[in-house]
Amino acid sequence: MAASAKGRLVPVLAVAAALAAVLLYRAPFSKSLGGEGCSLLPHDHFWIASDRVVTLGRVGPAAVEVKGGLINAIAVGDYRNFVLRRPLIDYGDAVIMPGLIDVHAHLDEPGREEWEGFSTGTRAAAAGGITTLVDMPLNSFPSTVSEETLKLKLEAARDKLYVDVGFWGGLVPENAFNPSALESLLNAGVLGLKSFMCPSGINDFPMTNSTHIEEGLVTLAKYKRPLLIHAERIPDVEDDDGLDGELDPRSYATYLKSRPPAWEESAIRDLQRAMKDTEAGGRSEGTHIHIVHLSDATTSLELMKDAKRSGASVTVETCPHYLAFSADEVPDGDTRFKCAPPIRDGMNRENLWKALLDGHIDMLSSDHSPSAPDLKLMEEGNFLKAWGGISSLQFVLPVTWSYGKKYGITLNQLAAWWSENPAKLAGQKNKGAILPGYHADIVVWKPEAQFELDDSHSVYHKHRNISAYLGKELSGKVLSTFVRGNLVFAEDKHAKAACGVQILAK
Ligand SMILES: NC(=O)NC(NC(N)=O)C(=O)[O-]
Ligand SMILES: [Zn+2]
Ligand SMILES: [Zn+2]
Repeated sequence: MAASAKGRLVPVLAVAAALAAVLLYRAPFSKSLGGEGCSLLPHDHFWIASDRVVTLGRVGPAAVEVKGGLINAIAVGDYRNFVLRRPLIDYGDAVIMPGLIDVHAHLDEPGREEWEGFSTGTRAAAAGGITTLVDMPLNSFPSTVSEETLKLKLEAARDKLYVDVGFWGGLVPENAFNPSALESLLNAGVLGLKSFMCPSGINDFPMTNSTHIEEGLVTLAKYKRPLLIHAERIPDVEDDDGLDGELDPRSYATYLKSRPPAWEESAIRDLQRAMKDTEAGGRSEGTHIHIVHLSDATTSLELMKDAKRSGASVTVETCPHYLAFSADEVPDGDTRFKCAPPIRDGMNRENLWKALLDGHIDMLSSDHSPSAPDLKLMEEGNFLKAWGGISSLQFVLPVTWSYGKKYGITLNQLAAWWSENPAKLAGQKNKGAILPGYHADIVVWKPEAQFELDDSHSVYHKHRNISAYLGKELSGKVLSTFVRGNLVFAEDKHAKAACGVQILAK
């Protein structure tokens, strides 16, 4: 039997004795999706256990039975006394948690594999405890804005997925007023749509305005799928931001001033009618608006709270880089930290943490948006011309934990922000929690394990040198990652075969 990471595979005598634990439930047997090389384990029916299992709203000792890719039973209590009739992987005091679901990643394939690609991107995800990714419709070429371009993406992804991957489609001016084009894209299986209210930096992914969005939502409502929005909009009348005169493109302050909170606020004010349409009885009742990577924790956040209070079906995400870093910590010229909207000041970071802890921000995502290193202009350090996007995918769990500990975040909150709520947004009813009948998508990790993200640390996404986290001291080491019961990553090793599933909405 293969030794598992950190745990001991306990040879378990098959005895007739009844289980000492109370079995909560037995899910119907499901065919195992594992195949040759899909898993580092030679079993598809086994137990995993630890003293800190995050399930049923609590954290404590339990054993989780995995059978045919599903969670078959959960035995709560001190599992050391249980008589289990299957191999047990005992992870001791490690945390067993639902695998992370990252609803916002740019994998850039087809067309820009040199930026990331499905194989390296999903290997990085597996190494980071992410068990499901939802790929964005842009930065690949062509952008995923039609049934045909989705087919190209699915073809490109074939046999390259180490974790499960879903796909967002693009809402762009060319399809926003064309319900049949949007319906073909939705019928082809995208989990929802994504639009930008400002230039995206990608030529074949043009921005939309509120009219495009309001029309697109009417079609989306029939499918009850969400619209994700990059909510930055250049205000009709811009304040004098003191940007004229000599600009120092290497200064982070110059970049920060170029994309003030007013851009986020202008977009969200422009979305008021669209958000009202999502209310019960509204024109687009049944659909949902999700604001991606909120950075402005002042007026924009207040406007989103108001929308929620008035019954709009809306959610908000932010990203670890907005919670970890503040503007004054970004060195001039270090374009690894360039993203849109920008990382703002320390007070804003505090307010983002408060909003997340208070539930006004619903979930986290990586917004992993790498590029080929030369586009980051790291020698020149020109913030105004460099590619905007943070490369982070593999480290979002230790980053959230490392920077969140001082705010007293809990393992249950982590599971809500990274698994339960993202699963709802992506329409994945059997992912996002450790419950019988759910996919056995699980991350095992040690929050206390400290490490420096230095050159000796294995980094699986394509370009380690553009990662904003390099050099940081982090805590929280991923030991094992299971995707539908397949042990896809353990002890810095990946399963041989890429057996992740392409998740298509029905
Ligand atoms: N085209 C992009 O990937 N843009 C991304 N860039 C960022 N966030 O800086 C984004 O998500 O907006
Ligand atoms: Zn964006
Ligand atoms: Zn993005």
